[in-house]
Amino acid sequence: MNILEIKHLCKNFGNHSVIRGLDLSVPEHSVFGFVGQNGAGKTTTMKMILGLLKPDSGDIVVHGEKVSYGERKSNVSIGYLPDVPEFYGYMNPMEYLKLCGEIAGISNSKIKNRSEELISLVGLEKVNRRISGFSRGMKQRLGIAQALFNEPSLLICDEPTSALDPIGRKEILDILSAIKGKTTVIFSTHILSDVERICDHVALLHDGKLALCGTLSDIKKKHRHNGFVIEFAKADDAESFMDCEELKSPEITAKKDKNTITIKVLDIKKDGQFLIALLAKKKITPIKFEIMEPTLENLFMEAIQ
Ligand SMILES: Nc1ncnc2c1ncn2[C@@H]1O[C@H](COP(=O)(O)OP(=O)(O)OP(=O)(O)O)[C@@H](O)[C@H]1O
Repeated sequence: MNILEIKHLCKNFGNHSVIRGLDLSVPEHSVFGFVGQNGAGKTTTMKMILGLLKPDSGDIVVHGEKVSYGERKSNVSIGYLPDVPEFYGYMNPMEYLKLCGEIAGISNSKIKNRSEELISLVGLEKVNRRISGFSRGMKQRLGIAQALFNEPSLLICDEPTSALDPIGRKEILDILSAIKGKTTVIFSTHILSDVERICDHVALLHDGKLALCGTLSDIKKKHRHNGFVIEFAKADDAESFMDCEELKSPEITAKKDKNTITIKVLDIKKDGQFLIALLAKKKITPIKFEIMEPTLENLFMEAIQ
């Protein structure tokens, strides 16, 4: 089942057309990476999903509920972490979550249980100081706890890791991975390695539409180049293999970089067998022989060119 369905969404700011017929489906319990260049319209899309910005046309349905601008009905199932979450700095994390629970009309006993559970999930249980003294990473973690307070079925995070160091990023990514059994997670980011680390689905927003969308593994499989990466223990072995007359064929393009040779071929099966047989014939044993995997970065560069 899809927790979010967007159909033919359009949004202009004056005569600047930002979203131009966006179609997007997000399956339940996925960790969905929403990627795009600066100004691609990621935040604009997220605000329309939240009903905080009015689309010019198109439909958005969250958990079966049609989103209407300014209405709260579809938001009860969404938790939102903005790119720069704001807090009352004089409060400590438990006081802040208590305030959030009270505003949401939750009973005191439930507020206490839920706060303790969430503070522990985001690793702030031993922190009893004011939020004003928090690092950016700690604020993001508290922001996630707040966004999860109402047990949303969809959590939307706007660039949750962008301003963080590698340790802070890892902490946030670990939390987002840990909750995926209970909550679908959509997060926007520029950091493609974060997408590769925790996302099972990814969408690339470009020119107001999706330039690429699907499961990470399907996208990589579909765009896999016909080629091999062969790594040798010694540069001499790479050199000898590169010099083989048999490689000088119009069907094969070989490139050497230190101990590694990348070889593009026409027929992955036939040419793969040929290369393995050639290695055996030359009595050269590689330490790695694998099909070339495209990186997300390469795929995205290709898609937006
Ligand atoms: N309220 C607004 N009025 C006019 N233009 C706007 C408004 N909000 C956003 N824009 C423009 O719409 C475009 C998309 O902005 P948006 O913030 O959605 O992009 P983004 O993909 O989230 O970018 P970034 O990764 O830099 O945060 C930008 O050109 C931005 O200047």
